[in-house]
Amino acid sequence: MNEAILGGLLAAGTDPSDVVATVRRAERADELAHRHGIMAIAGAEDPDNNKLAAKGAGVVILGVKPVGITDLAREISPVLAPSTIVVSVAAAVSIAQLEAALPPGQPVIRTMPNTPARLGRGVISVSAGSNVTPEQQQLVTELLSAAGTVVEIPEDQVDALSAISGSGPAYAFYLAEAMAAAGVELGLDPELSVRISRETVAGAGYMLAEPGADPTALRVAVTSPNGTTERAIAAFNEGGIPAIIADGARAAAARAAEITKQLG
Ligand SMILES: NC(=O)C1=CN([C@@H]2O[C@H](COP(=O)(O)OP(=O)(O)OC[C@H]3O[C@@H](n4cnc5c(N)ncnc54)[C@H](OP(=O)(O)O)[C@@H]3O)[C@@H](O)[C@H]2O)C=CC1
Ligand SMILES: O=C(O)[C@@H]1CCC=N1
Repeated sequence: MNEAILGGLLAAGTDPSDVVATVRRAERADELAHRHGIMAIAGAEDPDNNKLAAKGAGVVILGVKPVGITDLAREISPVLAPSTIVVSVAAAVSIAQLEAALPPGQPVIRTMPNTPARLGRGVISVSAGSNVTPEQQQLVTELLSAAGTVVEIPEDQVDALSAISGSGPAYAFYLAEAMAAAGVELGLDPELSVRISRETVAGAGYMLAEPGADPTALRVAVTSPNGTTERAIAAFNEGGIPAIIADGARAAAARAAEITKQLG
């Protein structure tokens, strides 16, 4: 996820020499350094990598799996300046859990990004902890705006937002996969079916990205009265697809709450 954010920031003009990334594996560090022209330090090569990167940083973006985030916060705590803003992208890890792992008074911002950030088309929520000044929040919002649309939300809405925009790219890719499989079932060559499904979902995404785009109006424009699309949509509705999507989103939000409790 953090490489996607990094891609968005660099494409928008962040100076690569202002960025230091850390990972565990040496080959992954090499890959990031070559691909993005940044400094990347692997824990396998330098166990102090995270401290080295965090020391003197204005903003630290923590991007490990939820289960490892508070350990990482504790690890870098000794080198953080009091003004360093610690940003987390982890699902299900609360601001309180992060603050408890950091020095008292450390500014913490919890975000929920998504992978289209790589193209500058992400959705990134921002929820600030109580130690964050309006100027610090503004700085992080401006920084992340390079990777997409930033929305400021209260922390108690993060799990719901994550179930829509955090996981959402997977839902769109899942749709493309299902369409490709349906094309094969209708007799299309598998390669062709994947290609046209991918381009169709991508093309529809581009249309949705136009200013003022309305998904309902766009759908209606494709749906000729008594035509073919109308039959497809009717079958989707009869199959309960909208309710199934709501069930999926509910399950994602419930899983986030469950992880928060487990990490308690
Ligand atoms: N994937 C997504 O779409 C989204 C993910 N998130 C959140 O992003 C976070 C990361 O998820 P994701 O990107 O999918 O996970 P990945 O496993 O793809 O990436 C995690 C990265 O962290 C590195 N890493 C792990 N432990 C350490 C450590 N101790 N020190 C330094 N680097 C370390 C790994 O290095 P190495 O590669 O060497 O193992 C890896 O590059 C999670 O908390 C998730 O909830 C949030 C929104 C969307
Ligand atoms: O699946 C996950 O847990 C993460 C959070 C949102 C998207 N990916």
